[in-house]
Formats: sequence, structure tokens, C-alpha cells
Amino acid sequence: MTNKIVEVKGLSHRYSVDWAIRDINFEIETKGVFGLLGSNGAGKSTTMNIICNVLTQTEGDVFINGVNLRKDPIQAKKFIGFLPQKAPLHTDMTVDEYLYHCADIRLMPKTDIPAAVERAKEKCGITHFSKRVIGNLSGGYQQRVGIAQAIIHDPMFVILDEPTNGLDPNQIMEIRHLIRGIAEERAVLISTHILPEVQATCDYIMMIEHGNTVFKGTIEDFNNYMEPSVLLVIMHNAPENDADLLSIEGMKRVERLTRTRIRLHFTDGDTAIVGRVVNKAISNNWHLREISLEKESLDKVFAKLSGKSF
Ligand SMILES: Nc1ncnc2c1ncn2[C@@H]1O[C@H](COP(=O)(O)OP(=O)(O)OP(=O)(O)O)[C@@H](O)[C@H]1O
Repeated sequence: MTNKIVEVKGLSHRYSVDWAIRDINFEIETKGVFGLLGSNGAGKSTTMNIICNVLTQTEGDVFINGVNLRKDPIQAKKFIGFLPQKAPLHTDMTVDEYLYHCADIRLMPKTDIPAAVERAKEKCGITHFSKRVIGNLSGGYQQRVGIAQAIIHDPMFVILDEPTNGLDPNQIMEIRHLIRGIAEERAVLISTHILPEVQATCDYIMMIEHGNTVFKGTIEDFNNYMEPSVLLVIMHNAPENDADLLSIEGMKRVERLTRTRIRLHFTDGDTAIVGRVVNKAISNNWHLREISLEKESLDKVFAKLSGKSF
């Protein structure tokens, strides 16, 4: 229990007859960003809502800092800060009014509130907008206010549901930076259906598809899934017949981009094929000028993992 803030064991949920998630298991360490990745309808919101205690699971257990969420929800929720997909902002309030209100709802001692509001604003870079009406802020700054309310009570664990949804590219970069900053002191769980988002922000990833876990591991583990499976070659005297290239062991498909540029698809991870292609090119006088490995696109990895059970 020492370095785990969240433990999810055998979590399953059924809406009427259909299972939305099935036997989900994971742990979240006390610091860093944990990404819950999945396409629309995969079961992310169901999982997040259970962890926030908005929804009660059909089966399984969630422990927040060792406290069983089902048995002692009030105690467990003290450790959690939550920003739902649609930030729960009062757009007619100023930033200060809203954050004082949120601290109040969290039942924080009155004397602690001014310092807590200042700390949250500073962390989220919104101190200069203290007296601004929230409705007049840009989308990115409204999202910062949403994150500030999630950390107002200095929780050990923060849940952000699709935190960069609907923001422009600059705002996305800023919010990602902010999330990384917040995760230096606590655990952050984000959900997203955008692969580059997890790559830019997360330390650990869990991917769910149709309610089942299809990948769980570090960002490095995830990147290892992107095994090279394509070679790009430039040959000034390329063979006209695909069969010459397909006869190389492990070769699966030949894709001609131009007369001299060819993409060669081979068995995943069989990088020794590079040597075989070079040898064949030399012995056949194909005038090989360039040869390089191309990694699979993230979307392909996503598609590949989606069919698996982990
Ligand atoms: N209240 C509900 N009643 C019945 N089925 C539901 C309900 N909420 C979600 N579902 C179903 O459960 C499955 C998982 O949905 P969930 O919202 O958890 O997925 P998600 O990964 O969060 O997707 P999105 O990114 O679109 O929000 C889907 O098949 C969905 O249709």
C-alpha cells in the first residue's frame, strides 16, 4: 500500500444487461500521470465515474489510499480531486468567488481557505485573473480554473476527464504542461481517446477497449509496441517485378511510391530483414541508395492492441 494511491481490483460494471467494463485491474502510484486510453464507448467514463464514486460498481473494489471506496466513500473521497469532462464552473462568478465556494463545498476549515485559494491559483497560473468573471475567460483559462477547483483541497489524487478536449493547440500545450506540474506532487489520472495526448503527458498507460484491458504498462513499454514493420528503400535500378522483392524471406508486401522509392512491408519486428534486402540488392545490382526503418503509426498500434486481451 505504501506507494499506491489507487488500487482497482476486478472492477466490472453492467448497465441493465450489458457489461460496460469487465474485470479491470490496475494500481496508480503516488506521483505521475496515469492515462486511461480508449476509443469512444470503450468504458473510460464508467471506470472514472466509479473511481470518483459517482457510480457504484456491479463487481470489484476500489481502494483510495487504502480506503475501500464502497465501504467508506466519505473518507475515500477526501483524497480525490475531480474535473469532469464538462468543467462544473459557475460562469457568472469571479475566479475568487468560485474557488472560495468550492473550498466551502469541500468543508475546508474557513481559516485555511484564503491560503488554499492562493496556492491553487498560483499553481494553475490564474492569480492575475482572480477578479475576472469566469465566463469572460478563454477556454484554456476556464480549464485552468476547473483544474484549480480540483486541487483546492490539496488532494493526493486528481482525476481529469479528457482535460484538453475542445482546446486550441496552444492551450493544449499549456494544459499538458500544467498537468505535468501538478503530477510532480500527486497522482493524476487522465482519460483520453487521443494517442499523442498520452505520449505527451503520461508516465503509465492503460488502454481499454470494449470494456476490457488491452494494454497496461509504462510509456516505454507502450512505445515498444510500435515495432518497425516497414522499410523505405531507394534503389536507382529497382526490379520491375515485385516477385523479386517478395522472394526475400519475411517480405509481405511491396508498395511502389515512385519508380525508385519503394515501401517494403515485412513481418513485425523482423529487423534482420534489412541485411537480407541489402545483400539481395547488391547481388542483383539494384543500386540501393537508401534504406530506413519506418515505425508503425500510433493509430496502427491502437488498432493492433484493440483486438487483444491483456
Ligand atoms: N447510463 C448508461 N446506460 C446504459 N449504457 C451505458 C450508460 N453509460 C454508458 N453506457 C454504455 O457503456 C459503454 C461504455 O461507455 P463509457 O461512457 O464508459 O465509455 P467511454 O470510453 O467513456 O466513451 P466516451 O469517450 O464516448 O465517453 C458504452 O457501450 C456505453 O454505450
